[in-house]
Amino acid sequence: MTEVAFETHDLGKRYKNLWALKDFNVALPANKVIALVGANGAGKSTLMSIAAGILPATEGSITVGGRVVLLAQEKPLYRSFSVADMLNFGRHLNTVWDQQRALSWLGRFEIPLDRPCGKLSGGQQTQVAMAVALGARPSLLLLDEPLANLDPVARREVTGELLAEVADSDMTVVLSTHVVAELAGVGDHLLLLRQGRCALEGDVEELLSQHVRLVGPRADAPPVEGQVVQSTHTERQSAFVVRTLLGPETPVAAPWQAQPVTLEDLVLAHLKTAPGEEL
Ligand SMILES: Nc1ncnc2c1ncn2[C@@H]1O[C@H](COP(=O)(O)OP(=O)(O)OP(=O)(O)O)[C@@H](O)[C@H]1O
Repeated sequence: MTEVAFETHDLGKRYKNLWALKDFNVALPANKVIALVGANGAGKSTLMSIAAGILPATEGSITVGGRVVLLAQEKPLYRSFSVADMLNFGRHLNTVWDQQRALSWLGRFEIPLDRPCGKLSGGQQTQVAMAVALGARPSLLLLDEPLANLDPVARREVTGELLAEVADSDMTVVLSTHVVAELAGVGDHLLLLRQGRCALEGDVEELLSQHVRLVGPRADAPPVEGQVVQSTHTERQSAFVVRTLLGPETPVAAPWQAQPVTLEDLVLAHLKTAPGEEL
């Protein structure tokens, strides 16, 4: 059986009249990079804060195994501290500390150890915060859009290195992001939130193998059984993204064509599905 990084049961969080999370039930696999996707206000930060123990749930429960570290967009760094001082600080704050791991992360991104944090670029500060987070040897590392101020190349490098860290350890990383176009290759697992609910969750490859785009003459419904995730129409043509057992292998009669979907297509299609239409 796959180990679970964290599991929720009917988890809910209410801020005054607003349910930021509701009826939230997931069991996320351990030792993966999990991409957490959702529109602004979908509940991503709320979920991460509850998982990190910073925010109490209103109802339901969450079970998290091991040490949790949450890294948000605002970096927990002291401007006058040198990078080396920040690592020392991390070592004093944490009962478990892996100096080598922190140093090796900084080395990979060529961050000078003697430079005050306040004199580093935003992207370099991100790397220091990442190094301190990794030095704490979390079992679950929650990254709440901390990579937002990195350029696309640096972001790709960091996510690549994170995948390597996960492969070399038993750590699980949950990475929230808005950048749907850059999702491919970022995570092996997807968790998609819509209006405080889990709209889609699963292994990325598996999800891709369960979705197909069907393009054909204008029609009200696709020519196959399945969950219609998205439909778009022109005067003469219809296109449907459908969740089916056979995905891109779904047999269709001409003139219909079955095409695979990209991860970006899949996520955008599910983000746009109206509530109540999901499985
Ligand atoms: N402290 C708070 N008080 C009241 N409402 C809040 C509070 N924090 C969040 N919310 C509301 O809860 C909902 C979920 O917010 P949350 O920050 O978890 O979403 P998010 O998916 O992280 O959004 P974003 O991508 O914009 O960061 C939103 O409607 C937000 O306005």
